[in-house]
Amino acid sequence: MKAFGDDDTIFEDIDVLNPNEQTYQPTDLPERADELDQIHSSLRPATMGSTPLNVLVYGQSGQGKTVSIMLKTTQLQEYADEVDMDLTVVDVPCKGVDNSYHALTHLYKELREKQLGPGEELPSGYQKKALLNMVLEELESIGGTIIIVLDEIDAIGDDDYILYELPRSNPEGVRLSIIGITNDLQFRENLDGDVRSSLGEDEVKFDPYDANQLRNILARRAEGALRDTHFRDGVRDYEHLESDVVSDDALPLAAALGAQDTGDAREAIRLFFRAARFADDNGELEITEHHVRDARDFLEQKAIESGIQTLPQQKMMALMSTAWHVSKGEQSTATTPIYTQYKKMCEVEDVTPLSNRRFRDRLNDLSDSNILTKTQGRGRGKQNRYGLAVDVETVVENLPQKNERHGEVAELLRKQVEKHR
Ligand SMILES: Nc1ncnc2c1ncn2[C@@H]1O[C@H](COP(=O)(O)OP(=O)(O)OP(=O)(O)O)[C@@H](O)[C@H]1O
Repeated sequence: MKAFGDDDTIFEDIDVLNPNEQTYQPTDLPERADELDQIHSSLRPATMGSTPLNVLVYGQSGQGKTVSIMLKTTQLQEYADEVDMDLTVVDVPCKGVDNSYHALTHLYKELREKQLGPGEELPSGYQKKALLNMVLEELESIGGTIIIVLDEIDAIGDDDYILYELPRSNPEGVRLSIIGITNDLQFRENLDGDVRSSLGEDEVKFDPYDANQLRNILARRAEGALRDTHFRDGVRDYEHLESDVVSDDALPLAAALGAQDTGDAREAIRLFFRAARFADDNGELEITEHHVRDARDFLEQKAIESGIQTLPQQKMMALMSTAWHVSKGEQSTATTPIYTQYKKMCEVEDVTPLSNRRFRDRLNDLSDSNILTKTQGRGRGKQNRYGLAVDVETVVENLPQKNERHGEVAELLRKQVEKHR
């Protein structure tokens, strides 16, 4: 068994490569200079004794939206402390909330904790209007300039009460600014006109990073995290990176793979971090292209596994009915026999089956998520055929257990796979 402390390591400060926002926040975001300037301009009125503007920040996942807002609000807070300005920044992560009421309860809790310290409960049992008034009272009791950051605000769905009311609320003695952040572009499009014009007084758009920008981002994170890794001539970009522990092709490959999908910095960092850990855990002193490829396979497999584990009921049944045919040795199966199998499984689970047409939509969704393969039927009346895009073993290993929901059918499928192994 390995003993802690004995291992040789390529890491100097492993946290810098950790993609988790709580573990490490970069303070240098040259790729977002324009966006940071726009945010600066929206917040600057606070330094003149006026009200900072409301801002709607939008762009796909992993584009540095949260980290940019954190950077600018922290910078403003530092300035406020220096000049004795009364400023409070309240962060409300909305991930997991499902409506405005729920978001307001979290805001209320955060406002209370700003004044009383951690440990406050989420309020419950109040009418929406009463809860809003409680929030306004807390804002008035804090006073001064208050910036509320609502991250992942799309979680409230089409219930936009909080976004309508807060910017209009005018609490006494408070200069209030709301910053809403979303990676759901449709959410922004669908916002009610009034909400959009008040919340989106200013709008800041984050376009996806390209491979070149991802290389520079990875280079800076690698320089902070890894041993014997430095920038030449003090220029902090990929071209000036020199490292004894990263091979020439590893970092550009991670950036290229990251750019392939959506230019998501979190994904690129996660990939390079995993590659670095693979190398380090094996006691190897160089991160190579092989580690990056292994990391990609590993993360893809993980994503598929958690995708299967969290499938909603009908998609889970659609997957199991397709897997049933595959387990009997069929590469792919036409829609009708899969649908017949699905109806049998619904009977076992006491689930109302979908119509044939809606069932086919589920099969197509699974093929869009790369869990099923789809071969288009040719000619009149020819049906599409579906198979598994992943091992049947991966499917059965990630299905519910016997005593869980759908566990009975899952168990039958596991036995069938066992039988034909
Ligand atoms: N320009 C950059 N330089 C260094 N690290 C970056 C940069 N942009 C993003 N990151 C890192 O990528 C990760 C994701 O960033 P962030 O959470 O700000 O993205 P986001 O746009 O808010 O994504 P989401 O919409 O998914 O919440 C974080 O670990 C962050 O530190």
